[in-house]
Amino acid sequence: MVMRGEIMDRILEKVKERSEIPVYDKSIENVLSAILTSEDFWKIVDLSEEPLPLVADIIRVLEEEGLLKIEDSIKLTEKGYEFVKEYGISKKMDDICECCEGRGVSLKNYKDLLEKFKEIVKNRPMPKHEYDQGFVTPECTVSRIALMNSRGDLFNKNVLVLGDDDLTSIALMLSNLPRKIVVVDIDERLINFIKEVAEQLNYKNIEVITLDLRKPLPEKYSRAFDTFITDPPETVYAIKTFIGRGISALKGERRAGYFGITRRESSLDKWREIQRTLINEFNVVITDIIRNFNHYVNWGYDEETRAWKLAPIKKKPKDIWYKSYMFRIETLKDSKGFEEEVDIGDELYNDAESSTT
Ligand SMILES: NCCCCN(CCCN)CCCN
Repeated sequence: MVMRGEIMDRILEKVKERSEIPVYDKSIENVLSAILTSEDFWKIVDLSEEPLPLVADIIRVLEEEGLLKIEDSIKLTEKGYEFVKEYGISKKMDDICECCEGRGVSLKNYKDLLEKFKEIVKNRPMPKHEYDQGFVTPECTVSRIALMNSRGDLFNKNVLVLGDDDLTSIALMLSNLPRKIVVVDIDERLINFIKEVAEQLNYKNIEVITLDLRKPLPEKYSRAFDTFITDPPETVYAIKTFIGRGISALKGERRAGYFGITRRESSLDKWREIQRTLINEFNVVITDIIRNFNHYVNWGYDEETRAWKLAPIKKKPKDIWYKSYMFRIETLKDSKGFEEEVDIGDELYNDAESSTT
């Protein structure tokens, strides 16, 4: 009887020496379960739902322990198969609904919007590493409209988009649902692109402004919106500045906010911190957390990222591997946002768990 507990303990010890990200036996199980399903590093990260840097460290330790080998793919050895059998780990089964891709919204009433959106964004600005950009698929952007509309958060509402490389504001214009749209982004290319589209669509009820969210929003946007949507980097600072600004822009009680949080760049320990900030500091309630709602098109600057340095095999991802969960929050009595200026540099984008920023 292989002393499976002993091997697991040794693996955990070695990973703890390497990584500052919290690691649990479940983390090791998740990675092994993913390897039983895929030999591709990016797919293993996707299936494991552990932060990328931790997955890379776990794979290195499993290789040192002789449980897997890394050649042009990542494969378990005889010893590895023995261990997963002893330990009782099965292959990862991720049965996502073919119809809605797991989002829970149908696009049947948004087909026309989706086609128009795809046409308009054909020559969109490409993702810029400098701003941690990475846009979601058109199906996802339009699913956001269906989701927000289903919650009564769009029709005749003032909608704020904080950062918009996803071009959610364009889908909002095409939907003709909001009363008014305000889009802020740091990237002039996006600002100009969205302005041009508003011109083409002869859409009047939109304001598009360049802003760095490290600074508070202009006074005129304080408590002026019914709904905000943002897709922030996932450092504690970014959560405060992007989501905190959004909440401070909401008119009052029972207004909604939407944002994406990944498992790629946030451990569950960080998830707990984020949820503490939402509940205890911002005093809002979380109404929805939809797993892998947001699918990000591969952004093209892979080789410049920490993820690339950590990847055991230097092969660019083929399929979509980077996804985030969609959070929806609502304000209640005594909810409050974040209005201070933050004087930080790239700590807005980088922490121990981030790797694609
Ligand atoms: N660095 C490439 C992936 C960035 C994803 N983050 C920005 C997305 C903007 N659409 C968001 C991660 C989820 N909060």
